[in-house]
Parts: sequence; structure tokens; C-alpha cells
Amino acid sequence: MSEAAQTLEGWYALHDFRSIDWTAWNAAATAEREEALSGLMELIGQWESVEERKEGSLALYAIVGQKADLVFMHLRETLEELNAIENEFNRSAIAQFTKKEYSYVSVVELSNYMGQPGVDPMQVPEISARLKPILPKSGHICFYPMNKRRQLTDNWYMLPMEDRRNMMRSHGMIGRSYAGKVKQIITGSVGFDDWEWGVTLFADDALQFKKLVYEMRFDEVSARYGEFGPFYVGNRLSRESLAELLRG
Ligand code: VOV
Repeated sequence: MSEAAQTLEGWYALHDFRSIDWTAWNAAATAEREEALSGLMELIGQWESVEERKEGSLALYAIVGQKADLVFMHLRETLEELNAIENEFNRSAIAQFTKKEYSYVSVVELSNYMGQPGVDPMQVPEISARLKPILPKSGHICFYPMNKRRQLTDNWYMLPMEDRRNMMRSHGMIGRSYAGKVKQIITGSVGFDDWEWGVTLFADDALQFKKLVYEMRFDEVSARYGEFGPFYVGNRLSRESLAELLRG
């Protein structure tokens, strides 16, 4: 058996994709709409205060295209808290005007491919900060799930550790050349959701997503072993721009 990579886990993640039921929203009375909107703002205010206390984080984006209208990306210490968040949203008035499109459950993950021998990673402040990250407030988000291939000839999980480490080093070097342009949050989802990882990227210039993902397609770990699910791309929403989106 090949040696399994050791992983470190941080906050749990829920990517909650919703669409607005425009027919129901447009048909609702102004007072009903305003009440639903103020309930939503209250919820967002609560989630932002959790972030201020550094007990979790929120990223809120408008999705471009027809896969969804909104994504709420939540990070929390426990799965129970994530479940409570979705239930609270579902009970709120705005939920009558939204549809569930897709969700993804995972946990912030770092693997030991790049670890220094003899160093306890939990004692490295940069690593513990990366496990419980405050999500960037960048202009754009890109999310997609992915697997590492398990076919007879190309099976990531049967490769020796050394080969996987070398490929991840090359992957990391490409990634590092996007420092300051793209920030990645990798979440592990083996046992939690339908793919093995969630890839969430943040950037102020959305074109950098395309450039990074394209460049990685030529790198062996992606070219040979990467399998990718649907891509979601979006624009940052503040409370004000969300209200504007709904009020028109
Ligand atoms: C934005 C840049 C960027 C940077 C700097 C970066 C660096 C690194 C490093 C150093 C490491 C290994 C240690 C760790 O931190 O876990 C990883 C790990 C990982 N990555 Fe990555 N990645 C980036 C970006 C980045 C992208 C764009 C993708 C999607 C791939 C693509 O083709 O679409 C990705 C995927 C992953 C995955 C799935 C893992 C876990 C693999 C596993 O088998 O465990 N990643 N990644």
C-alpha cells in the first residue's frame, strides 16, 4: 500500500448555492419583500459578527450564469454550526423566494507534501492561520470540486509518496507564481461530499482564474490525475449590493 499523505484539518466549510425565485419575488407585496430583505440582512449581520470574533467566516458572491444566483460560503468550527446556519436560512422569510441549487460540504485541509521533517506544523503560526482563514474580500470567487484520478494506468492513490510529493511541488510552484493575484482555499471532502476536494479561488481580476487553471492543466498532477466538476464564478456582494440586486 502506498503511504497516505497526512492531512491537517481546520474549519468546516459549507458552500450554499441558491437561486432567487424571481417570479415569486416580483409578485410579492413591497412590505413582504422589505421584511424578507431585512431578515436576510440580519442573518448576514450575525454571520459577519461571527467572523469579527474569529469563530468562522463568510464569503457572499453573486454567481454569473444560470447555475445559481448566490453563493454563501460559510466556515465554522463544527458541522453542527453549518447545519444550524442552513436551517436558519431555510426558516427565514427570504427562503420562500429562493431555491436550493447546489451545496458542498468539506473541511479546510492542508497536506504534508510540503511539510518540513521534524517540524510540528501546528506550531507554525502561518499554518494554523491557513486552517482557520478569514475569507478574502476579493472582487471575484471561483469554485469547483475535483478528484484525483483512480484508473488502472493513472492511479494517484497507488503512486509512491515521493512521486506525489514531486508533482505537488511543481503544482505549488505554479500556484506561488500567482501570489498576490489569486488566493486558494483547498477543502477536503472525502467522506463528506461527492468529490474529493473543493477548490475555492479568490481574485480581484477574474481573468487570473482562467490563467491559473489553464496553466495548471499542463502540469502533470492536473493534466494526468485531475478530474473536475462544474465551475461556478461570481462577483462579490456587499450587503448594499445584495439589497440593490433584490430591489432592482
Ligand atoms: C493559487 C495558487 C495555489 C497554490 C499556491 C497552491 C499550492 C498548493 C500546495 C503547496 C499544496 C500542497 C500542500 C497543501 O497545502 O495541501 C496544494 C494542495 C492542493 N492543491 Fe493547490 N495551490 C494553488 C491553486 C490550486 C488550484 C487552482 C487547484 C485546482 C487544480 C486545477 O488544476 O485546477 C489546486 C488543487 C489542490 C489540491 C486538490 C490540493 C490537495 C492535493 C492532495 O493530494 O492533497 N490548487 N496546493
